[in-house]
Amino acid sequence: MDAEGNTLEEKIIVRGGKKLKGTVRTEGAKNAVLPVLAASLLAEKGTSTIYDVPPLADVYTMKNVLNHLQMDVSYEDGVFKANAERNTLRPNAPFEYVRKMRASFLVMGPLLARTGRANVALPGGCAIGSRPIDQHLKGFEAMGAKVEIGQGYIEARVDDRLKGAKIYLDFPSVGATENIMMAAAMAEGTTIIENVAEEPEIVCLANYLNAMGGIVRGAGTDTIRIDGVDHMEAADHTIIPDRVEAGTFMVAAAITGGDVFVEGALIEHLRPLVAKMREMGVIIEEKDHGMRVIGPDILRPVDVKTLPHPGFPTDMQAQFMTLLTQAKGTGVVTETVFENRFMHVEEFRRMNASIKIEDRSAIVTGPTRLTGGEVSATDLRAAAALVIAGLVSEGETTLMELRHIDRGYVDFHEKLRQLGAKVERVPVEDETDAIDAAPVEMNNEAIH
Ligand SMILES: CC(=O)N[C@H]1[C@@H](OP(=O)(O)OP(=O)(O)OC[C@H]2O[C@@H](n3ccc(=O)[nH]c3=O)[C@H](O)[C@@H]2O)O[C@H](CO)[C@@H](O)[C@@H]1O
Ligand SMILES: C=C(OP(=O)(O)O)C(=O)O
Repeated sequence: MDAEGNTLEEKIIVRGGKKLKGTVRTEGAKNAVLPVLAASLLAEKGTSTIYDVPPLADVYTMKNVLNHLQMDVSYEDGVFKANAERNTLRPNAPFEYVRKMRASFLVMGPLLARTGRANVALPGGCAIGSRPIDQHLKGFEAMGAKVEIGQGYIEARVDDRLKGAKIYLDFPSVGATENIMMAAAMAEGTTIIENVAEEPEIVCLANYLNAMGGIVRGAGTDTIRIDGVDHMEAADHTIIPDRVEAGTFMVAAAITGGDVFVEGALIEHLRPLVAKMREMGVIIEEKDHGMRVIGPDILRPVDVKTLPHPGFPTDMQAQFMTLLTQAKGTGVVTETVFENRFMHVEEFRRMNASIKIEDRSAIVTGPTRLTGGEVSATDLRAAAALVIAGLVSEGETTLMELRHIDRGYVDFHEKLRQLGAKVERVPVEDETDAIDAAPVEMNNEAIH
């Protein structure tokens, strides 16, 4: 990735057989920072300083969106500064950005609250399902906005000010909860949103809104109450650690039979994953500043079903499936959050995994001796899962299409390399790969 978040023509090459050992540091959470940056639009006065902002492609996309809206923004060394004082904000987010990253749509709520108008490109479907935005729009309409859809754009307007409302979400959508919360923060009167998402990222956003002068109560439960305020000001805020990145390294440690301290991994954000990994026989020690993960010789199979928080996170589904390919027996992964988040299964099968799809479930039978080869992913978690599979595969695994992994992981290959993995990221055209071609002795203990 270059300094502006553009993915270069590169590939990741992994050679399996190494047990991971050492310490890895968790970055700030992608899914927390994106709504927080969108919320910075609400501040009529001052510059917000946001800390622990990870250098991800998605962060650069959000920076470009805010720039396009005429905010003054800067981003350096993990610190993002955002100033939305200008009263000539441009209320329009073009497809160019929304196409790259659906979370660009999160500017709709704050724009509506701040300028009374928002014109945002309609996000299409994507590799994990159709992902409609009806619940976001239902919320805006309940608050008095007129919403029109045409020519690939959503135009929302409100004559005077958004009005507080009672809104019941059909599904606890993370994005709809965030977008409506931000719109309601500066609406007239009180908004109560029921059946909301309870993810830690919602709490992070609520804390920022409150620091800006908002009055948001109940974040982290299924009902949020927002007393709208007339003005909001910039505030300083620190992003929570990325539970999905932490969880990804926990799985990588476990699958290789390694011993890794994941610094910054918070047990209160990771309970469903930790519970399932322990059921599989993984040793997880909770420490003050993170978690130590020790992989066992034999992994036991388990069944897992993705659900809204505090259920098992869909963003860990692909990585967890990799772990199941190494368990002794059959485990079932059921995906209930997204309609089509099994695109990685075909790639796993190409690596010799035994996985059968039945409706919304994947039946995984292990342990399988995975084999390397050239693979590519259609979303960022699938990309991470394929690299993890490479850690226990015979031969060389090459991951192409790195724009997905760059959306959600900072220096993924480098962090794995520092834990002892044999992994490199090299330009696609470079056929004399940076990894020496000498065969690596397979460590059979690490392959369950
Ligand atoms: C940037 C960010 O935070 N992304 C996360 C966020 O995505 P995102 O906010 O897009 O996910 P949602 O919680 O909104 O989506 C969950 C489900 O609800 C459906 N839905 C959603 C909105 C709507 O108006 N109508 C509707 O039907 C979606 O199609 C999907 O099936 O939460 C997901 C679920 O934990 C995670 O996988 C994503 O990593
Ligand atoms: C699905 C994800 O992100 P997004 O909603 O940004 O596509 C994810 O982080 O796994």
